[in-house]
Amino acid sequence: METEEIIQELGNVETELRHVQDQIKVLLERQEELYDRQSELKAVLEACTANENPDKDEDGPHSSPENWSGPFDWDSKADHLKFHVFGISAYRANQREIINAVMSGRDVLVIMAAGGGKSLCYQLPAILRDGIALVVSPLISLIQDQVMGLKALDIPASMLTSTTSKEEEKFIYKALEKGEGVKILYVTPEKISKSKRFMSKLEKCHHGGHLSLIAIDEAHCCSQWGHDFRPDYKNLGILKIQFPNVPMLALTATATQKVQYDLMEMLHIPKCVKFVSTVNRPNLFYMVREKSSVAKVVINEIAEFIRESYPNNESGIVYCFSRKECEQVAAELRDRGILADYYHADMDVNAREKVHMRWSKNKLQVIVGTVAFGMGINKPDVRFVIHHSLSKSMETYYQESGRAGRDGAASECVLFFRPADVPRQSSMVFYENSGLQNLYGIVRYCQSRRQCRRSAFFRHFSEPLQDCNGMCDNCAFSSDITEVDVSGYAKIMVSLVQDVQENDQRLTMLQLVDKMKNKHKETGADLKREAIEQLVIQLILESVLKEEFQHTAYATNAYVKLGPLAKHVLQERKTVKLEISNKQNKAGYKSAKRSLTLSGLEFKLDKLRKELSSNHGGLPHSILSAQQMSIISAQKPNSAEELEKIIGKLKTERYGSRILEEIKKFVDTDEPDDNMLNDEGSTKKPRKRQKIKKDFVVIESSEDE
Ligand SMILES: Nc1ncnc2c1ncn2[C@@H]1O[C@H](COP(=O)(O)OP(=O)(O)OP(=O)(O)O)[C@@H](O)[C@H]1O
Repeated sequence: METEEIIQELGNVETELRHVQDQIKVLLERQEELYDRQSELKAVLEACTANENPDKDEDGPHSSPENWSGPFDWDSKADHLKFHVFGISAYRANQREIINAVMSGRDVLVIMAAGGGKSLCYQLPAILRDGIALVVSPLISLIQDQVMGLKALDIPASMLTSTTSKEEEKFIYKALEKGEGVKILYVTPEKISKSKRFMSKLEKCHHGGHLSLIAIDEAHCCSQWGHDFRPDYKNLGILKIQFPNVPMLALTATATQKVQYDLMEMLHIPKCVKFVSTVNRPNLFYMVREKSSVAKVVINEIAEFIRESYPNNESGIVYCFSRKECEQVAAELRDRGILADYYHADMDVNAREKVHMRWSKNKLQVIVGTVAFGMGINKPDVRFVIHHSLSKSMETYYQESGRAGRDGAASECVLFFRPADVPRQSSMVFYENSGLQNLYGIVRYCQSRRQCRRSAFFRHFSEPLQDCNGMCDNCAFSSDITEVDVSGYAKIMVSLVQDVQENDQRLTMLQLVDKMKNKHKETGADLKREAIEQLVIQLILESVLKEEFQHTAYATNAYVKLGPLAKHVLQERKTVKLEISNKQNKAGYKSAKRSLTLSGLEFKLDKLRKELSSNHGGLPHSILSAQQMSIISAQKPNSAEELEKIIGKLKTERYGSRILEEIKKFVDTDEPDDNMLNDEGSTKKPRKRQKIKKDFVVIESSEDE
């Protein structure tokens, strides 16, 4: 064989090999997707079969075929505690069943949305059962809040963390030995994995029959597939091995099927009873806003949004990508008259704590934070969560945005999306397990201008679809979107990348956009810069292009290369479409916001009517706060306009005397629930309702002055 021939054949073989490798990559990605879907479908099928044959699969994993609603021996004691100690009149969805399963000695997996009431599920059985309950929680601040809350209810709770004094530690160790003095003990996961002394005391406690239950809060931290993996959580499996007969609860707000299987395996609770509540947060309005390439414009829009929609110092969070960006955005918001401060991991603990406290006490309207401002935020009345930059996955976005509206009142979640933010995130996450796949999930969410935002969450968490009720931008106003065939532009773009690649060069996304823009000048084509950026992302999402990463001494850079399906576009075997908005200007947004408000109000009114007709005077749980509901119900609105007026008034005259009269009327005429009877048979109002009355008195007297 001639050398030339060899070289030619080698070239051909290498080209074909590359082609095969590309195909393998596509197939592997598809295999991964299919595995995910397979496990989801298996779980759904299992749940369906369990529902159809409740007697089958008695103690099988992942389902709750038993009737956990009761009756059980402890019912009246539990009801008494619920009302007299926790001040709660009625259980929320799944709480009673979870408590009963734990009381029956079963391991339990609880998946319940933020603010759903997970704590009660282990705190109440902890008091009902003899001995001491161990609660593992990831953050000291979270633990401190919980212990403080329990002590306020006269429940003997303690914590053992790096901040615990020697004296307190001694007291706790004694309590563990004797099985008395403490009912609920909170520890960080590090205590389990690093303190032999603690583990031996716990062993003694168990040996004496005093370990009542084990609760693992934020259990998704166990799984590497979860959005917040913590290495120390990996070691918690030891607890079930050491104390197999002690019921264990694993609690989290979100876990995909994969994460659920993973954490059941890691915690050694394969036969656990699983309670999954919906991920739907009907009170949250989800919206994606086009992010300008000019930083000042973005800040102006955020500031305007806060000033216009939340002029009464209503609390909010702005999430940013980096620490530096947090500081800049906070300063810029302050310049625009908004009470904002920043929070990130570079600050010392005291400074962080100070900012958190000021915000919790409403002395600060907005916290501008990185993801470090995360778990442990218990503020119930956060009215808006704005993402200045993209989250790294659907799951993190669900968690971060979910910090809004824990009190059930209407709140907004706004994500500012710009395709150019994608490579910033991708170069951070590409080394994580499924990092890119997860990132592209949230990018798809942002890129879509038609699909209901809520349905994207349902799909992600493998939950049946529910009605959005117009509570996302795409459902409220997606009529100005047209789908455009951009296959021709896609072909030009792919050829540009191919040319560069053949010359052994590299292109960043922005360089590619510039090249495309220049090409446009030559050909007279008229795709706007924003649309070109959108096209690059679309091609990455469709595997026509792909991102590749290169490390330098200072950073990791993301480059755009040909993807497995590039040839299909070049050979015109693949159509590429873009959803293009006809109204990208501000006027468009303003009118959109108006229709958003109206559609939101129609929805609220409808929900309100339903709740009023089914609540018989009790405090309704609604997208509006209980207090707002009582005021509105007293005024009997009959149209969206009337409702709008009342809500408008609530904003301006929140503490006006007429509204106070309405609150008073509501509180005074309220009928006690049946289960509000105390031991002596007399009636007692639950704490919540008393609190409203107390607020009322305080406000009334201050108005009198
Ligand atoms: N059945 C109930 N009725 C009324 N209020 C309740 C009920 N259960 C819990 N709550 C209250 O709801 C609020 C949220 O509860 P909790 O902190 O347990 O939520 P969570 O599910 O742990 O949320 P997160 O995941 O955000 O921490 C608390 O103020 C709690 O007192």
